[in-house]
Amino acid sequence: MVIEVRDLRMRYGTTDVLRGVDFTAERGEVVALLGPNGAGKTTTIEILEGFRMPSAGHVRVLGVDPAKGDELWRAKLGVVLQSWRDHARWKVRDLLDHLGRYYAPYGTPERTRPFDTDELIKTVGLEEHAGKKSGRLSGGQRRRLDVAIGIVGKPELLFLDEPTAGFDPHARRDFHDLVHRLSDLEGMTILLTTHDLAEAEKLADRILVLAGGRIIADGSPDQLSRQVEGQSEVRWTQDGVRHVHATDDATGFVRTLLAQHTAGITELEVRRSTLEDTYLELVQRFESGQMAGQEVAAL
Ligand SMILES: Nc1ncnc2c1ncn2[C@@H]1O[C@H](COP(=O)(O)OP(=O)(O)OP(=O)(O)O)[C@@H](O)[C@H]1O
Repeated sequence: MVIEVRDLRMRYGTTDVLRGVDFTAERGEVVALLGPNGAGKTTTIEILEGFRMPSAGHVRVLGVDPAKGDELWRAKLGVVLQSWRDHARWKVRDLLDHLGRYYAPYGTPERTRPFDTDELIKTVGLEEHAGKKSGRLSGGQRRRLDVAIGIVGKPELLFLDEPTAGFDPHARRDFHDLVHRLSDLEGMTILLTTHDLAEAEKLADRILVLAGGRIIADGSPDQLSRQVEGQSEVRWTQDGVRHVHATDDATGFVRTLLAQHTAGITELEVRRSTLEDTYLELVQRFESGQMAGQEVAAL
């Protein structure tokens, strides 16, 4: 197991941000951590990285308690934070060469470290910008450089905090391919946070939803969709009027609709609920449940 988290708790002052978080991640898995703003995603990741001490709980990352991780342990982790603003005067290739040198002593015959700089530059699609100063890169190119910095040491576990914020659709697709390559070819475990549900669906083997200080859902995108009922929406126009109907059984509904109205139906459309619908429903259910709980507690 690459990540093991049991009953993780974090309190800032008198506020409990994490109230008993449980999850695991296996080798080669891509896990997306979703949750509303302020849910505690960054806090969770920072604890796993060893940058923040939890209030309580059992945490193991690559078999080690992050609070006690040494240099060798740290060399096996890759971290992509929000943009790295230093080194604006360094050229892309020189910077990656320089940072890569740190990892050389940690290479093994099975996993040579660091990444070959030119291969890395190609991997993240910065060939045309390798000679540029990093301060001169566009936002999206800058982000690619951030990713390159995160993976230069060929980590076993990679943390990506909102990796594609600011990417155009093309860069986003390239990035998705890159994540798949890293997990498939290098066996990298990847834990990412994102607010883009379509991205989570495309990238993640597993999605964790963090809300109210706990993981309220944990499963593949498909499993998550199945947790929410009323999965489809049927839309049609009848005699110039638009109709919408939510149903569990779209096929049955459409069959009846067409049997009853042999003419006059146009623009028939069936839309399965998206992961975004599912996610919003889960968080909303949780929040209304929690509110009810608080009301009960207050009585
Ligand atoms: N050092 C700190 N001291 C006190 N409170 C903090 C500290 N860091 C974070 N918090 C609070 O903890 C909560 C969780 O923050 P965190 O950044 O982990 O959330 P997040 O899920 O990453 O949010 P976002 O989606 O907005 O990035 C927030 O309410 C935040 O204000």
